Amino acid sequence: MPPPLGAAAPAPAATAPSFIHLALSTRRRVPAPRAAAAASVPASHSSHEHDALLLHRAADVADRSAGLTSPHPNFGCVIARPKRETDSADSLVVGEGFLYAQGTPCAELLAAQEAGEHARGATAYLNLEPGDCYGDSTAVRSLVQAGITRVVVGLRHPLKHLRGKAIQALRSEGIQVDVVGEDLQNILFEEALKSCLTVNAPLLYRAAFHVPFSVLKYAMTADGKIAASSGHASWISGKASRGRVFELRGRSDAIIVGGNTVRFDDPRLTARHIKGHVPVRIVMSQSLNLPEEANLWNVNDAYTIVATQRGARRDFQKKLARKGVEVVEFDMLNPRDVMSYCYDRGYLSVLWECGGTLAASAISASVIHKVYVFMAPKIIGGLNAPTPVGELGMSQMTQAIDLIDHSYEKIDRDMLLSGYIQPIPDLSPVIPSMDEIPSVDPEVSPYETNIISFYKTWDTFGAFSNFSPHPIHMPDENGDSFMWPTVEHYYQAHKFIGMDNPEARIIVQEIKLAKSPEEAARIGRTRQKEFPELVRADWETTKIDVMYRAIKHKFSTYPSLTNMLLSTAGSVLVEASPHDLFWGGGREGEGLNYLGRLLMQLRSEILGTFPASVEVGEAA
Ligand SMILES: NC(=O)C1=CN([C@@H]2O[C@H](COP(=O)(O)OP(=O)(O)OC[C@H]3O[C@@H](n4cnc5c(N)ncnc54)[C@H](OP(=O)(O)O)[C@@H]3O)[C@@H](O)[C@H]2O)C=CC1
Ligand SMILES: Nc1c(N[C@@H]2O[C@H](COP(=O)(O)O)[C@@H](O)[C@H]2O)[nH]c(=O)[nH]c1=O
Repeated sequence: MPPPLGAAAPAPAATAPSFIHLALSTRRRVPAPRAAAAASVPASHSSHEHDALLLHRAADVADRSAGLTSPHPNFGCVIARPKRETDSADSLVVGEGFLYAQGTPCAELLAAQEAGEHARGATAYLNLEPGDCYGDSTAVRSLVQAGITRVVVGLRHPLKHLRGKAIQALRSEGIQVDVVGEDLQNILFEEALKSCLTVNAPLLYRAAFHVPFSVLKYAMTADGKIAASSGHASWISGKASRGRVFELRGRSDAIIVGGNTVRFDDPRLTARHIKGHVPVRIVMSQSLNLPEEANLWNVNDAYTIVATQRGARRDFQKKLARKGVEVVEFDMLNPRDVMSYCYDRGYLSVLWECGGTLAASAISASVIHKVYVFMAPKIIGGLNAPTPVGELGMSQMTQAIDLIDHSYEKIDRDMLLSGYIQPIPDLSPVIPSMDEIPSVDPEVSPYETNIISFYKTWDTFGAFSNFSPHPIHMPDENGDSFMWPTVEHYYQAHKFIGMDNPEARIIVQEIKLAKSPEEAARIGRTRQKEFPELVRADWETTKIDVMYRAIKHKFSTYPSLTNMLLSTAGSVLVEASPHDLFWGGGREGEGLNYLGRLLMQLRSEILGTFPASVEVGEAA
């Protein structure tokens, strides 16, 4: 049985004009075709209260997966049976679940399994409309099959090609669907809606502004310094606060620092006390005047990218590349361009742990959305001691940036102040009517005509990605049929299959058991780097065949995918990975795009215009 309905996350102690309040009052009511809704009676105050509490709980449940695997939206589902007069809110919950990662059982299925027979006639609370994309309707099916009669949705899916689909599917099954702000409009939903927005803030920013959600975090003394005049900064905040920083890192896709921070602190920037997700480390340095040896160059801890000015110290760039550090050149290194690069790379959230110079530059470029300030009860003084934010060009206090929806928390001896610089976008005012939702059709593709890009699984053509949640039955290392959760699992494992070595076999097991394609990729790539001797000798020459076998199997298993592939006939398919120059197309088209080529080859093969045995390299 799930734990009792605990106290909701503490409300902010003081609240500036709340974006949530704004959201509830400005949301547009969407006239949507309704099946069962007509039977609903006007909701009472107490039923609103219950709905709000349980929806809040769904958002809290969704938060359990934050950062475990990235990037994916956080979905939570709470199933509660109908309330009787004497029931307390605690006793209503019969099942709950959250999505661990794309490709793992969805929140709705887990909650329905936990609820069992109690789900009949019950209400399901979802913080976010399920992303029932490319024919995978497990979430909707689970609720329908469980006998759920009402669904309360906190937010519609923010991605346009998914928005409204699952809601429509549920309604067409006769289930009453109440969406907060549309069907449920009451101030009692304010806190619940806020938690739904917060738990997926990175996704909402990404969808609305095409940038990753950026958080600036710093630790300062009570006199507002982030280091002594000497530049020494370890440590300002206490152990408990630094533990919270590890948590923040674990929820982020990337951590950014500037060149000075590397020179002064030699940081590691790992989420070392948190199991699971390992963020990428990014150094922004114009001069590239960085140390030869640094903790960040140890890429076994975590992947490192150095973003620099085009042409800067090419000799040093090569040295970094030899250590496995990726160097990315920019025509004009600045926070905005680095953020669009991160967006292209599919990052949802970025943590800025830089000093005041870069922080000021990032705030001025309007890329920072939220700040976390750890304030320690210490005074260091020093006229030249660095402060958290450098020059912003403001001369009047009236120009100061107001933090909205801010909150305070005591962490041992320190105080944590957090607040938003830019409000979380609420996308509901732009909800399209049902007939505005695009179907999968290259004509409505947001991409350039004749080129269809795909990369992240949530893209319109995201099902072409090897990370898409389409399990394939194929032989394993013993020749036995095995259900590989994704093509990525199959591909990564095959780096080590066929090696007569117990350690290689252990790695294959690890990859087979990986809970998500992200995990499988992480294990495969790091083990390949750490133990090159365990990788099969013919890997470079066989990897294309391995990949082709797997994608061919995937498309033949799922007819909806084949239809989607055929619908792209005449278009060039490009895996828009900005960093994988073998499988992807690269940032500026410099990549070999082998995944795109294989898909085009498969498409031709299905259409009968391409013989099955021709070399892939000749296909594109
Ligand atoms: N207490 C805390 O939370 C923290 C404290 N610190 C402390 O702060 C001090 C360093 O602060 P600071 O000098 O501000 O360092 P930063 O390293 O954060 O930022 C400055 C550096 O960022 C690089 N950079 C790249 N692009 C830009 C851009 N567009 N705008 C600005 N900078 C850019 C440059 O590196 P390059 O010169 O290589 O070209 C520049 O020197 C250290 O003493 C460190 O210990 C640092 C982080 C957090
Ligand atoms: N000094 C200071 C912080 N400094 C930040 O942490 C980085 C060091 O991270 P790591 O090497 O992984 O431990 C450092 O470069 C800077 O970005 N952070 C804090 O929470 N509290 C502190 O007092």
